[in-house]
Amino acid sequence: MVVERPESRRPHRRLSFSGTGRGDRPALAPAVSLRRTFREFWPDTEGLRWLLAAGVLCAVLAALCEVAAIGLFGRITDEVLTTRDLDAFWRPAFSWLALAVVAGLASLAGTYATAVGAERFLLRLRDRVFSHVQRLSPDFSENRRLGDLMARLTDDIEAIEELMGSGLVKLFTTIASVIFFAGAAFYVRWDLALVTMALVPLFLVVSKVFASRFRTAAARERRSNGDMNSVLEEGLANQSLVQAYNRQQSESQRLHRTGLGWLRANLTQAWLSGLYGPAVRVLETCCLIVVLGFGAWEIAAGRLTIGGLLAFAAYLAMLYPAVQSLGEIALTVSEAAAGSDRVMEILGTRPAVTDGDTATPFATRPRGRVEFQHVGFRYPSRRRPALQNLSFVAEPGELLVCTGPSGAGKSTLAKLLLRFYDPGSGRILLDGVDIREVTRDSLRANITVLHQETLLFSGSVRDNLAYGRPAATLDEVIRAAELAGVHDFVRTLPQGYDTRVGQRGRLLSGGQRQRVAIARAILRDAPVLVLDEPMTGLDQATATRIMEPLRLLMAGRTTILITHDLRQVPHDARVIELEPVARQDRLRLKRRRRHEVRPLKIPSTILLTPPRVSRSD
Ligand SMILES: Nc1ncnc2c1ncn2[C@@H]1O[C@H](COP(=O)(O)OP(=O)(O)OP(=O)(O)O)[C@@H](O)[C@H]1O
Repeated sequence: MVVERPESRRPHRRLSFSGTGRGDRPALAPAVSLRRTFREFWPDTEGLRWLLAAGVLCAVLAALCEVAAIGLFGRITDEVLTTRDLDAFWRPAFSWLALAVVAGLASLAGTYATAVGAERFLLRLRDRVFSHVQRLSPDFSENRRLGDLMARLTDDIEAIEELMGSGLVKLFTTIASVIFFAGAAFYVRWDLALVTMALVPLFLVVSKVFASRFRTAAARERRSNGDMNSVLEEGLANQSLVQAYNRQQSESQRLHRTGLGWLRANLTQAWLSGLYGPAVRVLETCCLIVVLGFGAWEIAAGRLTIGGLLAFAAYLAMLYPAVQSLGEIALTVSEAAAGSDRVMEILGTRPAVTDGDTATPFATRPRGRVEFQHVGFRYPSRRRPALQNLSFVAEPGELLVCTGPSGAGKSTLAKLLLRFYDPGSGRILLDGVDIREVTRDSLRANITVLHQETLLFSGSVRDNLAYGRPAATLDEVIRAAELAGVHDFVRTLPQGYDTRVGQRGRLLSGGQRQRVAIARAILRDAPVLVLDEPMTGLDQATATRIMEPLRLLMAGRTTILITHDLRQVPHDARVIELEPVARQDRLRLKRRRRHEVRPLKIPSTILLTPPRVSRSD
């Protein structure tokens, strides 16, 4: 009878990154101890621990049945086989069968309970990490490779589960098995058991030697896995660019190069795994030969029966793999430590902004007066500020056009208004209230942004339209679609509003995507609107067509229109022009060189003057 101990439920999980301390650790991943890993993730097992405990109990019961079954086997050998007494066969035979059934049921129940506990833990942990990432400023994912982030949210989280969930069950079960089989071996012949136990530490030494090599190989494998994911993700996301620039071959070569690194790392792991098994088996065989030789001598001297020797050997045959499993748990721990390094690096990243203790939501819908007062801001990763001493007011219902050269900080202004970041100096007010004193949910509910790049999800047209107001009825969705000029083209789509728009809305044209985004903004109905280059990528004719729904959207809302293109801007709109901080600095420097004592007339980045660019319409 063979009872399965709970093994890793993922048959070929790679050992993951753990760092070797020789500079192959990603710069961002700090080393963390096992204790910290437990402190961080143990609370996530709340409510699931009984399932894991049930898994342990069932596996322990199965191991006990196995111990008893081996005892019965010894009895059958001595009382039936050597004496040739068939009558004595039936009782132990039926007991053996009963034990096998109980062990089988216990094993089934244990495996299932462990799987439920472990998978729920995995689900919970992934949800937690993902919702944490969602709270971080967009800067977080912009500064990282998407493929690597994906690897952290999948493989690394699984590695942690294999320690905290199935790994813990395996640990307790294996310890129980070692105690039972060693105890049974001592019960049969304590002196013989003592001799063989002396060889047990050898197994642990071998595991330890292999564990450190596994860690190094796992580090390389995990890193190249992240690289490969990144190349794949970029290649697929930019497929049209790749083809348009005839770069298919170089992209394939790039994947091949990273794949080669991954292949080497995997081959090292395969080599180590291949070597580890035989090394341990040779050790096992040595032990069994010692036992058999010593046993034969004892049988000849009449101090041991054949059944006793066979049972003893069977206990050892079960004991050694259990000891070996203990060693392998060290490898699982390495893997989990690697995964937890990378996941905890994410969890340890604090959001750039949080709600203050005294922050409250807006009691009523704001009128939409936006005021920037001497706002200065520098991105954490940059030395130079993106905005300096920026001041302006946008009155309720007013259209304020914000223009300026590329890199002047126009989009940054929108990010600050949404509180993706807090300004380093100055303050931003909405209806006279510092936006730091308002909860972010309430603030963002009152501002709608139309991004430079139209962002759609891969759901249906309706899902995308209602994204900012999920509770909207179909009638409301259709009304917004009509206002934005979306309705007519949606009716021509195969499944109307239920037509799927493809990854990032790629099944729609640029103009259609933009109109869906406008309809989405109309449906959201926030008092403040930020339009960040709404005409980007559209030809003149499409841009003109978009203008009408845009005007409808802007009506009655405070609108900050960020644009390079002033042709579509109404004549009566107030225009502010931002100047890159770098250019200001250069100006200031020039003046100093010329020994000019006159201070800059407008120290801020903005000039509240009509634009220098001529309008053609
Ligand atoms: N996430 C970021 N991290 C670091 N620096 C950033 C980030 N986003 C923007 N910057 C830098 O801040 C400056 C202002 O960028 P911003 O996107 O606000 O300019 P912009 O005026 O909107 O430019 P464009 O008209 O080209 O869109 C630029 O120098 C840019 O490189």
